[in-house]
Amino acid sequence: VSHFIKHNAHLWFYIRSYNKHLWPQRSNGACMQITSESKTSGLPEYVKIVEVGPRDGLQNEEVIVPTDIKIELINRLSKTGLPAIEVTSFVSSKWVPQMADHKEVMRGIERHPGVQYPVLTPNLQGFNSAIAAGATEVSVFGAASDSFSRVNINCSIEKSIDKFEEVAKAARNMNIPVRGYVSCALGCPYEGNITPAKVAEVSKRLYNLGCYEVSLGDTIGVGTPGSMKRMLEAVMKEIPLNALAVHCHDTYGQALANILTAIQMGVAVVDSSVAGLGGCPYARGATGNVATEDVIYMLNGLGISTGVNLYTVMEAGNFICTALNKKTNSKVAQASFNIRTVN
Ligand SMILES: CC(C)(COP(=O)([O-])OP(=O)([O-])OC[C@H]1O[C@@H](n2cnc3c(N)ncnc32)[C@H](O)[C@@H]1OP(=O)([O-])[O-])[C@@H](O)C(=O)NCCC(=O)NCCSC(=O)C[C@@](C)(O)CC(=O)[O-]
Repeated sequence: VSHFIKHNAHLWFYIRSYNKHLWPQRSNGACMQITSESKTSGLPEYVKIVEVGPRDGLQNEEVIVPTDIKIELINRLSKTGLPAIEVTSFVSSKWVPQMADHKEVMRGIERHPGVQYPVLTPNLQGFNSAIAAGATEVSVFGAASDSFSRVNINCSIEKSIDKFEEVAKAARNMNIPVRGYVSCALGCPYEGNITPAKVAEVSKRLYNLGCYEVSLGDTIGVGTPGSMKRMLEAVMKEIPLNALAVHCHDTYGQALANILTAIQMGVAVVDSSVAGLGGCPYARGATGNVATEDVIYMLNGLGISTGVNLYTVMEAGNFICTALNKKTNSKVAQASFNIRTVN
């Protein structure tokens, strides 16, 4: 991005002027100037973005990303105004070798005040390792599909809840906040359709065992605004709206539409991944998460504040894509770089 600006200053000025309302300037750290549309539309005025690229993104890369690149990515993301960055996962390195350097990453990053750095912990062993490495927030990850649960964490939903209860109890004793995931909320790679009632049931169990927030994962990106609405209607009967997040993958190109549906229903926490990196190693064929850049662009256009600077997220996306020698999955980043090609 810096190279682009240096060599196309006139064009950059034009893009910034044209998209002024979509590229709000940062002032006083995370404070953003936005339009007042959200105040009249019934949409939330602020949406919290949980950046999952360093974990959900990099866990799915075929190459093992060097530890110093991961640390540099997280350090760059920490300077963008993002309120939460999922750092790594304390899972078995035999299962997910991409996350084997969890301790080194956790210890190597610079932590910025006001930024949360959650890590994934499937069981007490993972929780204890995470805490020893300095984690101050953890996430347990369950599923609404028993088959997916068995493939992903090697146990049934029922057994997984027992393990999460152990984590939640240990976390409570140490004042460590616990977030919960429910994978396959809109479909499963092994079972196909998942009923909204099942998603609501598992979500309620995670909430009741102490998760302060439950992130509903469209793990394989098959959802549509219709299925998102039906699923959320069921879950919202069991859990307060302010304890819900959505986590959308973009396999069928529906992620932004699904997120818009969720925020129209009042959900104000959205997971996303810089440059649209990602996937799940146990959901073959699932593409990356929705790109953080694209979510911010949409929210800026809706006049919804995020506190995140789109430009610096694009720079972080450019950094990791260059390191991985791959093209960004962010449409917003692609569009910006394509204008460079035309000239
Ligand atoms: C969950 C386990 C660990 C169970 O693995 P297991 O084999 O059932 O565990 P076990 O208790 O029988 O122990 C077997 C071995 O694993 C070790 N072990 C046991 N626990 C741990 C731990 N926490 N960290 C490190 N090592 C661990 C343990 O020490 C032992 O080592 P050994 O004696 O053979 O050398 C395994 O199945 C695993 O690591 N699975 C990987 C899960 C994963 O990371 N999946 C991807 C993330 S989920 C996701 O991406 C979806 C999400 C969250 O993004 C939302 C969405 O999109 O839907």
